[in-house]
Amino acid sequence: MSENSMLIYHGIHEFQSACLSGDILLHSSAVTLGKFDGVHRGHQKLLSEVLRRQQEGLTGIMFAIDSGGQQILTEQERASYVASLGMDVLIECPFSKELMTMQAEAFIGRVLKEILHAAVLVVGSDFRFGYGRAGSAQMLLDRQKQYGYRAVIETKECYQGREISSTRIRSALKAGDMDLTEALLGRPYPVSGRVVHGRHLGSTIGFPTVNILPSARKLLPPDGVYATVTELQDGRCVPGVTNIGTNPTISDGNDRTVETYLLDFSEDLYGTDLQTRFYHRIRGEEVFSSLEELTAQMKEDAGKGLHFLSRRGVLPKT
Ligand SMILES: Cc1cc2nc3c(=O)[nH]c(=O)nc-3n(C[C@H](O)[C@H](O)[C@H](O)COP(=O)(O)O)c2cc1C
Ligand SMILES: Nc1ncnc2c1ncn2[C@@H]1O[C@H](COP(=O)(O)OP(=O)(O)OP(=O)(O)O)[C@@H](O)[C@H]1O
Repeated sequence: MSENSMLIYHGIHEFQSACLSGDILLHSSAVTLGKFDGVHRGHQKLLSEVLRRQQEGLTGIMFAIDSGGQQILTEQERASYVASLGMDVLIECPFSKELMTMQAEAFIGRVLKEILHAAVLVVGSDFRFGYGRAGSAQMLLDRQKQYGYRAVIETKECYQGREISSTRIRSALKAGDMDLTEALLGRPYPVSGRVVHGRHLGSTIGFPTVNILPSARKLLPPDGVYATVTELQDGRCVPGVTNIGTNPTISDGNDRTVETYLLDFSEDLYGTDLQTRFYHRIRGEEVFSSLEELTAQMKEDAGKGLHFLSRRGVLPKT
């Protein structure tokens, strides 16, 4: 299958129906299992193994369990990233009562074998599954012969001597450490959304901004100013500085916005979809006593942002 033809299913039953109706022709699959929030460097190790098995003729399946809560990547961001890697199938599975209460043995027999036709299973060494988290990577190894699959257990990918995990990324993000977040994710932190109208005050002070509306479940870095690169809907990448916050200088501070001043850019982007990538935190959001002070600070932010991005070598070629 080609890069952009990844099939996406919501829940095991939707996938099963697609197999029964012939929408998908499934012989044997290579399946990777977990929550996969962020698709970080550890997850990518598992995906590479599945992609390798895909090359050998198996259907590659990422089975991603969603237990709710704030997300490092929204479903859309994750799906487009995983599709870009070339995965055949993504099953987004809510952590339903059925799944929560299914015994580990039944999960192997009914879900992995009967529905997914797993010939290869790829998980990390700490993977747990089934009711009460009773199933483990070791159990998957122990049942190989009985169920006729091969279990590939990957060691945990580390960064600076510590295991990479979604939990670690959440705490790096919460601390505004975008450099560490990038190192753990393997790419800069993305925030996607559609451009909406702001107060239109920006253009009057010489700093027009694009305001995007991220999904409600999306985890945002803490309020403050960041060096960013924004990918436009047409694929162009534009450097800028992004403010996340409530704009306390000019408003009563209730609504949180994500707004980017794109450097040397003046086209109309309303209604288009953007992805802003966060490279580095410059400062926290402040209250200024005048618009002049705010604009002087924004000018300094733009200079700092540009300096950081050029030093990092991420300035797009124009
Ligand atoms: C780089 C940058 C830094 C900003 N810093 C602050 C800040 O520290 N405090 C604040 O109240 N607003 C800050 N803002 C938000 C401005 O108040 C806002 O962009 C401006 O008033 C225009 O708003 P509008 O897009 O709704 O018209 C910042 C905006 C940018 C782009
Ligand atoms: N650092 C890693 N290296 C290799 N495999 C990993 C790593 N982290 C997680 N995995 C594996 O990737 C799959 C999905 O992991 P999952 O998202 O459930 O865990 P996680 O990233 O540790 O998240 P959390 O911090 O929320 O527990 C599992 O099979 C897990 O064992």
